[in-house]
Amino acid sequence: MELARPHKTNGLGVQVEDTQICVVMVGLPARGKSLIAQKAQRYLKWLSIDAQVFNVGTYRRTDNPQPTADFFDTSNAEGERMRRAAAEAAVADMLKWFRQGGIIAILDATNSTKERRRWIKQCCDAKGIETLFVESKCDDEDLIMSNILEVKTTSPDYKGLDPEKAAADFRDRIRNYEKVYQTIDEDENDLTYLKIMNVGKQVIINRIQDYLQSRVVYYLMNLHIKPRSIWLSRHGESEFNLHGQIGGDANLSARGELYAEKLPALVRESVGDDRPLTVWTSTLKRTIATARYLPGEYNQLQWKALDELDSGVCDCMTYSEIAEQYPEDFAARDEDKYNYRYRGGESYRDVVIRLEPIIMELERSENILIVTHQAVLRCIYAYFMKKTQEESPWMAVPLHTLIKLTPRAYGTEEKRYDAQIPAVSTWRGKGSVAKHEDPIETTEMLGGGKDGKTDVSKEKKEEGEVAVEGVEGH
Ligand SMILES: O=P(O)(O)OC[C@H]1O[C@@](CO)(OP(=O)(O)O)[C@@H](O)[C@@H]1O
Repeated sequence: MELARPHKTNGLGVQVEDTQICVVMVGLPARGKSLIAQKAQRYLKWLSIDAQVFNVGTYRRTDNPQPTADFFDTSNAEGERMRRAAAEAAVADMLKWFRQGGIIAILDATNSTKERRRWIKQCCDAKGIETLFVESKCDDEDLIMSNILEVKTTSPDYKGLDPEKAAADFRDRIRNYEKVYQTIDEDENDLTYLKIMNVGKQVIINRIQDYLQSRVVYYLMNLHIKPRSIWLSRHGESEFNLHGQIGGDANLSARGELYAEKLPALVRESVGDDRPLTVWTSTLKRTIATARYLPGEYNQLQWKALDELDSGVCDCMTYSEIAEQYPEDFAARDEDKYNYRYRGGESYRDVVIRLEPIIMELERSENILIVTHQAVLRCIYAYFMKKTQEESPWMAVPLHTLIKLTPRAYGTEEKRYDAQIPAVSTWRGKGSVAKHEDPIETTEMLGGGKDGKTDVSKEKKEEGEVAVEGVEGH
């Protein structure tokens, strides 16, 4: 007997419980499928749509952690049997997940034959689950090479192996897949599919049926997998930061000015070459002033969507004033910071929704530097680093620190550059009231958990230190 599924709403409050979609990745190895799958999941979860990647490679690895290319040769009966078993196990788990109310599953595998695709569709049809096939095709040798490089250096299949041997083996594996690969063609026109050529150069869409499918398709159409980075910075310390006041449109403090002056050198050090960046700021004075010494060849754009979380009636107040004048609101915000909406203002959830076009534009773009605000930066960071809604509003984002994020096939790599210019900490732990007479002066505070404690030893990232958010295997 099927269990009744709980009611679900997506990030926009739209009821989506009637639609469940299995996004079936299709494509040869090294065509960016895992990257597309991971990104789609991250995007959907960020928008509060329950999404999960089922990676057949992970299931295969339980029996066969580091197979050589022969394993993927279709004349290898034992290899074929094991690969089929891995696909069946992944699909079984996926269907179980759907029964528990999951909304969008992404089946990440090559799914390279018509027969395999037909089987997946039948499994899903039988349970009333829609299928959306996403084929990633690529004949751009440079793109393939950079994917091979990425996989051989990051895939668990090649962990500990000589990189040259790993690359040669991986190429053989691709050749084995090429022997049997069938692209989606006219025979399969009854399928709902999206074909992406050279990641974004050309797309073909067939039989998209509903709103949720079109949202997924629109996002995937905007993706590219060219190597690039995104730089994030808060504005320099503001006069309001000095006094512990939130919101407003204050000028930079003297130390904030120093950060603005140092930012070009910090960016240059982090970029490493002379490629120009595009700079996005909010429309508020403190971000525009922070970006004003960046080189003239950097194109600058101001986005209203990057303005700080609107604190409504509490705008310009200190946390202790809010706790005094609106004690219930103060407590309610601590209780559920992501969903709490300031009277006449916004919640973090509202900010995420207004940031969706920013994320879409970021996905379409290459190297962007965003100078924005604490709450907005937390939301953007949460998207790239897969932070939960419980965690993200409490993350410490220090002033005078440049964050470099580099999307990779297996997660986003992070590097932080500390400008070494002191600033107050604007981070407030749950339940505490930071008094503006007593601002905490530090450039060290990078941690911060739900309980308001800061585990600096665990969270602190020195200049140049690299951290990668965790992702599932290939
Ligand atoms: O959600 P919390 O933790 O209150 O942080 C957001 C606050 O951060 C601040 C500083 O306290 O950001 P910003 O420095 O960008 O102005 C406030 O303006 C804003 O209301």
